[in-house]
Amino acid sequence: MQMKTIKWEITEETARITFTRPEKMNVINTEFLEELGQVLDKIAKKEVRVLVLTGEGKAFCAGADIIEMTSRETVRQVLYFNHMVNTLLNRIEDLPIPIIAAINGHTLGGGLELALACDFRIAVRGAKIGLPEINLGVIPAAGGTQRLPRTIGITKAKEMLYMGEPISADEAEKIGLLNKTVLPSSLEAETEKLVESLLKKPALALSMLKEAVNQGTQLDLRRGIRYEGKVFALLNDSKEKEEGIRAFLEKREPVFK
Ligand SMILES: C/C=C/C(=O)SCCNC(=O)CCNC(=O)[C@H](O)C(C)(C)COP(=O)(O)OP(=O)(O)OC[C@H]1O[C@@H](n2cnc3c(N)ncnc32)[C@H](O)[C@@H]1OP(=O)(O)O
Repeated sequence: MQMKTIKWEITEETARITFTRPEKMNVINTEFLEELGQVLDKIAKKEVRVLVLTGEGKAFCAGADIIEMTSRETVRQVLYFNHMVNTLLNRIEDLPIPIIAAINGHTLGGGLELALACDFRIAVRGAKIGLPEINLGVIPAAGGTQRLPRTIGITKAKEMLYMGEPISADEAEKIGLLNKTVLPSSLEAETEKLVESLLKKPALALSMLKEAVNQGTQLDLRRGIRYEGKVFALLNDSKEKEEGIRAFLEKREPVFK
């Protein structure tokens, strides 16, 4: 289905959202956020098990629309927009399914913050990856100062944030910001391969795993381990555990429905 800033497709088990303003580097504006939120509502109502986010053109997403940014004159207008962006990115981070950012090109500012809210990041070689906000006299405001250090460590995060210099996809993979870099011609196939692998995993256990890891980044070690234990216990009488154990004993691959 084509909307003004994105198009989306939901099949039996997967959903795919494509940002469709390549001429504007798929920048984040109010309309984009509203449409993304509408599609997340649709996905939440289905038994979708994997979501792929990708873009058309040379950029996955070049960040917040700088032109629209200049129209936000009062602190309140900025606070409202930040609330809108972060509500959406937190929804993505909390969606109880694996989300893949299939990074088709430059991923800067809010675009990288969007990708950081996803579970996997596969990028094409040649993509510029960074948080250049400091060079605009501002700082990231969609989680970049929080998720980036938690993802790659404070040392490289401060370097990326303070210098505002984009890095290459290869460098981003090296520092653990990306799962993989691929040739542009392979992005689709590599993404589908990851989707297929994830669809073979137990959906409930994957959701619980995401929940435990995400909550763990916000808890101290002991509370995180306690949280993990409770999530583990919830799976104890699941059909997925039954199948997993039975498949092991019968020396065969498990089939998680
Ligand atoms: C809380 C969050 C804050 C933020 O995210 S702040 C924004 C952070 N993002 C950036 O600073 C990235 C800015 N954009 C760029 O650096 C470059 O673009 C690219 C590297 C992405 C691509 O460069 P190239 O291939 O030379 O294309 P081009 O001529 O710069 O851009 C094509 C058209 O796209 C518009 N555009 C690009 N990025 C943005 C943006 N972030 N906000 C608004 N417009 C943008 C340009 O202006 C231009 O438009 P026209 O063709 O009309 O001249």
